[in-house]
This record gives sequence, structure tokens and C-alpha cells, in this order.
Amino acid sequence: MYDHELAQERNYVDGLYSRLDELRAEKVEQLADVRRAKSMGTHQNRSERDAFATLYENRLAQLNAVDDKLVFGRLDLESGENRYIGRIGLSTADLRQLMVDWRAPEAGTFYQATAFERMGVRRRRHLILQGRNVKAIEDDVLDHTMLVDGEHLQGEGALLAALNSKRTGRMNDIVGTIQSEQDRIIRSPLSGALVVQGGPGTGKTAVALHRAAYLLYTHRERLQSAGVLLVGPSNAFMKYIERVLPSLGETGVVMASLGQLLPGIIATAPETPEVSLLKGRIEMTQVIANAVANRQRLPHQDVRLDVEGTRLVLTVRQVRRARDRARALGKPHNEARVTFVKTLLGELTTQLREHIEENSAGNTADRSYLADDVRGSRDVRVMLNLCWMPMSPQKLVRDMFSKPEILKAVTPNLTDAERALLARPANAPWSESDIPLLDEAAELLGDLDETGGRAEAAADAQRKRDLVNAEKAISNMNQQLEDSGVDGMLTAEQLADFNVVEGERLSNAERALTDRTWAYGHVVVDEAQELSPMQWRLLVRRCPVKSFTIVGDIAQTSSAAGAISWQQALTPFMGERWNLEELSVNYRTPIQIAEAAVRMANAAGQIVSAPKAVRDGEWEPLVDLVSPDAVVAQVVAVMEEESTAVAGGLVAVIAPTSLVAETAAALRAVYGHRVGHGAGSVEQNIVVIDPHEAKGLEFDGVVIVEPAALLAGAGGRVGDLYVAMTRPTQRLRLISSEPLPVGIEK
Ligand SMILES: Nc1ncnc2c1ncn2[C@@H]1O[C@H](COP(=O)(O)OP(=O)(O)OP(=O)(O)O)[C@@H](O)[C@H]1O
Repeated sequence: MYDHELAQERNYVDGLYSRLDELRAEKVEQLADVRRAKSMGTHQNRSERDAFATLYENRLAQLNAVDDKLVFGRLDLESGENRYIGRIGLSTADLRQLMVDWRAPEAGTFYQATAFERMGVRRRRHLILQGRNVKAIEDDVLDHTMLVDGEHLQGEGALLAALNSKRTGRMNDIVGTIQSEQDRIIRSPLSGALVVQGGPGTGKTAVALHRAAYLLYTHRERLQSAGVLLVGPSNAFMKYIERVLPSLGETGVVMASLGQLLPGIIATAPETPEVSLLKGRIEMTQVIANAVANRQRLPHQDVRLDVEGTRLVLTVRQVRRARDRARALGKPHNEARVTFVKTLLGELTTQLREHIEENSAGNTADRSYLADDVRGSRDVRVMLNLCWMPMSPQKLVRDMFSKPEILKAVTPNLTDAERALLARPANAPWSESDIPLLDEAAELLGDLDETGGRAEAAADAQRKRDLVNAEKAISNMNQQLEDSGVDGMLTAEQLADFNVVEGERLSNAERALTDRTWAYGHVVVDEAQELSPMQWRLLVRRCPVKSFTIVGDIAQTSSAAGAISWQQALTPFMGERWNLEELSVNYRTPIQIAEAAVRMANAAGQIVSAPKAVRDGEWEPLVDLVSPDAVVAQVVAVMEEESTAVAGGLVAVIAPTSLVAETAAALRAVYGHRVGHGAGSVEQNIVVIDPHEAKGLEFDGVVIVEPAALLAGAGGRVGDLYVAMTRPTQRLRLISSEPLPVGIEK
């Protein structure tokens, strides 16, 4: 019976792959055609063909990306219909449906139907593929009358097979085995803010990624032009997840770590928790506002200016009046400067004219050149710049931190000790927590193109096109917003304004990546508990309609500036308008290890979400207590055993930052190139990282070095050690020179 069914499925799946190959060949052909014709015809023809070429290329990339496990499910419905579920939708040339996209509404029951609530489903079948071959089938029979003698209910087989598989250092999609509590979240409505709280290993990252793919599929019209931004904690994490969306057939999501949220700046410099905490405080908005105001200065006294040999006087009063007038416009600094400069140039020109007329009574010659003389005077230029300097965000922030007199002037509410934390040399590299400060500065300074008109004509034409798109997007969006009671109604003009860019049209993702003022249609934030108030402020600016998916675990907060509760973190930016969902099952960590982590956290005074672990492990956490000078040697000594225990799988050594380099060097001396160190090294099968880098990742085995130091170093939070203990999928070992933190051992 089973063999017969298996043979039938193999046959059907062969048909699906043939259709996929056919579609690919078609696209290759079409692409070759447009490329051949490319150089011919009018400019308009050529640009149309470019557009088609891009379309075909994207479609081909999508068809290529979905090859692995193209299909993973089949639903037998009460109506008698059989429906195959896969990564994309496929139909025959005469539009007979062969396979349904997992995100389509008709596929929803594949994830949601249960024996209690069958939703019209008689049987759910998981197809387990290896390459293009169906290796096994597994049935969830929801309608018991379908059971034949000797058969029994199955269902968790495909899930457990996925969970027990060896880790590769790269996250895989879970599209074949999404569980119903996860599915509900993935398919929830687009508008408003949805917070997904879940303990370690509950699939938050997986859910966030699948939700991004689902939203793009379901709300394509609305989201395609505005785009979706996915934010994660670190570059290593972005690398870990980078293959998931392409494997789901989506390449248009813009991905950025917290250090990459400002186009043109890559922030990687390390920073102490005290400094990040301070820079993350919302009061920094006032500091940046003060720094901008500080660049709009008054001279101490009236000044004399030389214009072509004539002495003019610029009074403090004049400068103050021009400054007040420019400030009253409410425009950003660099734009308001135009008014400031124009006002004073006008007044100085009048002064010059009067002076000349006084000295040449009766002469009525053309004096229009006088304005140029004033504008061209070096004295005038220097003075106007001193009073209202055009500024880039980088210069503003750099000067503020490197010039003690400016720092003091703009931080009246900070203590000297706090100022000392912020002070640094002008050439210091940027850190993650500088990004929101630079963004705030960019917002208040505006465009540095002070003439304001260089690209105006192009921008006008672009704006007309943006308006048309925006009107379409907005009609749906406002409906959604009304439904959820979210404020911030947008007009088409506003949305078009957000998306205006100068110059050439780029693809939306490319434009979004290079444009700080891009307004995304939706933002997904992973490990959101780590965000400081200033980082939240930046993200809300990136998505003015406040359509967010926020996933995280408050108990795993390790950043000093991070959240203590969702309420405290989100209320300032979202008010009460966010919904909370929880995930309750831990798919990663075996029961014994998950329980030890929860006991440790509770003993340290932190109540954590303790999801139910689905898997029983082979081992309790192992502990080696050694003398301080033997810790690193012990890591080296146990590595062979650890690696063998997980059958050569991926083992991470998670150590306090201060021990990472030494431990990596000692391991490399013995294990050579098998050892990687730090972010991005997950291709090796032994990696040495600190808890910050371990955030969000997972490994077959984990060795924690000096757990007590991880706990002590986290400033009263359990985050670091809790994160480290919940990374393994199979085995945990702790090597310590101090007594173990309470709770780890029963
Ligand atoms: N429905 C599922 N089917 C198969 N695997 C799953 C499922 N849900 C989660 N997993 C797997 O469980 C592991 C943990 O998932 P994920 O990393 O998304 O959890 P998380 O909640 O983000 O964890 P953490 O907060 O600890 O970083 C991953 O390997 C993921 O692929």
C-alpha cells in the first residue's frame, strides 16, 4: 500500500519538476530574445525591453531558487479534490492548477487543520524529498474513516526529521512543517504592529522570515513599490538567515543589521554597554537638536566686512533677526540656511548700494553687479558660514563628540562623567549606537545640497509618477488602517513625498537601500528586545504607517539599552496600538538543556517564558570544573569528544569577549582550519564566538566557557548566559573555573 502510494507521488512530483524545467526553458528563451533585440529600436523600445529583461531575470532567479523541496505537501479534501502545496504556484499551459503556493489562502488549511477542527481536510500528507526524488511520505489522517487496519496516526515525523537534522551554519526555511500557532502569526493582517514574544527556539526568526514572504505575496500590489525591510541584530545573523527568503521565492526584501540602517555608513566599532546605554536614551534627540542649534551662531559683536574695498558692517541684531526668520520656517538646517543667507546678502547689498550712492550723488548707473560683489566677498562668505555652517550629519556628530566645548554646550543635562563616556577622537569609527544619532542629525539638517534646486526638475517629474503609484497603494492601505484603528493616515502626496529620489530609477530594493528617507510598507524586526529607544525612533521613521512585525524575547535582552518589557519599549512609539502574540513550543533545544536554562534564569531572579521543548535529548548538560589557568586547555581537550558526540556537526564555543581570541588561537593550534572565529565564520565546524554574536544562531553542540563570568558581565541581566545555554540542538557542555551559577545543575 505504502509503496504503491509512494510510486504515485513520485510520478506526480516528476511531473511538477518537468513543468518547472519547462517554465525555466521558456524564460531562458524569452530572455535571449529580448537581449538579441536589445540594441535595436527607439530609446523607448530599448527601455521597455530592459524592463522585460529584468522581469524575466527575476522570474528565472525565482524558478531556480525553488528547486530544492519544490513540493512538500498534499491535502486530500472532503470535496474529493487533492491539492499539492509547494514553494510556488504551478499550472499547466492550459491553466490547470498543479500546485498551490504555500502562502495562498487555499494552502492555509495545510498548516491549520487538526483532527478536532478538520476544515474540510481528510488527510494531510507530507512529501519528504531528497533532491528531486520523493524519499518518503507521511500522513496525518484527520478523518479516521480513512484509516486502514494496521495504520496509525502520524504527523510529527516530518517535523522531528527537520529538527534532528544536522545544522549547517545557515538557517533553512520551515515551509513544509510550519505549526499552526506559527501559521496564525505568519498570516495575520498587514496593518498595525504585531509583537511576537517567544522563548528561545520557538521559531520567532523562522516566523518573521516566512511572514515577510507571506506579506509580499498576499499584499504584492501594496508592498512591491514601498518594500519590506527586515532588521536583525548583527551582520553574522544576517548571513545566517540570508538564504531563507530566496528559497521561498522572494528576493525583494531589504535586509539590514542595526549597524546598516543608514545608507553609506557601516558601523562596526565595538562599544561598552555604558556608552550604548547613554547613546540609546531618548534624551539624545534633544542633544542632537542642541548640536544643530549650536551651529546657528551669533557673532559676539558687530563685525566689519570688506567688499571690494568697501567696509560694510554686519550687526549682531541683523544676524539674530535673519536667524529667527530662518528658524521660523521650521525647515531643516541646511534648507533654512538658504533663507538666512539670502536675507543677509540682501541687507548687505542694500548697505553697499547706499554707501556707493552717497559717494556718487546723481550717478544713476546700473548697480545690479553689487549683489555679486557681496556674494563674492571672502569676508562675507566666511562670516555667513561661521554664523550658519552647512553641515553633514557625520560632521555634526563627529564635532560634537570630539570637541569638548561643543559637547559641554549641547549636553546641559548630562554629568561630567556621562560626557566623558561620549567623548572620543574625531577619527574614531562609527558604532551601532551612533547610527540613530546620525539619522536624527540627518533629519534635522536636511539635504546638504544647499542650492536646493539642483535636481528639482527631475524630482518633479519623478514625483508625478510616484503620486500615481502612491494613490493606488494608499486606497488599500487606509482601509486597512481604519480597520485596526491605527493613526497616521497618509495622503498620496505624503507617501509620494517619502519616496522621491533624485536621478535615475533604480529597482525598489536598490533605491530603498540607498535612500535614508525611504518609507517602507512594512518592517520586520528580529531580536527586537535589543533595540534602544533611539533605534526604535529611527525604525518608526522608516515606516510612517507603523506597520510592523516585532519578534523577540524579553528574557534574552543583553544589550544594556534594550527592553525590560514590550510595554516600556513600544508605548512611546506605538501608544497602545500593538497586539501581542506568543509562541509556546521550543523546537530547538532538548528538554534537559532547556530546563537547565530556565532554572538558571529563575534562580538569578528573572522570570522567563519557558516554552515546552518538543525534543528529548540524549544528554544532561555536562559540566567541567577546572582551575582558572586550565580553562582554555580544557576546551581544547574536550573538543574531539564534543565533535564526535554530534557526529562531526557544528560546535560553537561561546566565551566572554575577553577570552574569544585566546580560545580560538588554542583551538586552531590543534584543529587548524576547522576553527573559525567571530562573526561570519559559521562555515567551519568549530566556531568561537561571544554571546552577542551567538544571538539568534544555533549549533549542534555548544561549549560555554566561564558561565559565571557571562552572568556577571551582563550587569544583572541573565541575557548573555541564557542566550548561550539555549543555542544547542543536541548537547551542552559548560567549562568553569568558578562555582556554576545556581540552577544549572538540578
Ligand atoms: N515549524 C517548524 N518546523 C521545523 N523547524 C522549525 C519549526 N519551527 C522552528 N523550527 C526550527 O527551530 C529552530 C529555532 O527556530 P528560530 O531560530 O526561528 O527560533 P527563535 O525563536 O528565533 O530562537 P531564539 O530566540 O532562541 O533565537 C530553527 O532551527 C528552526 O528552523
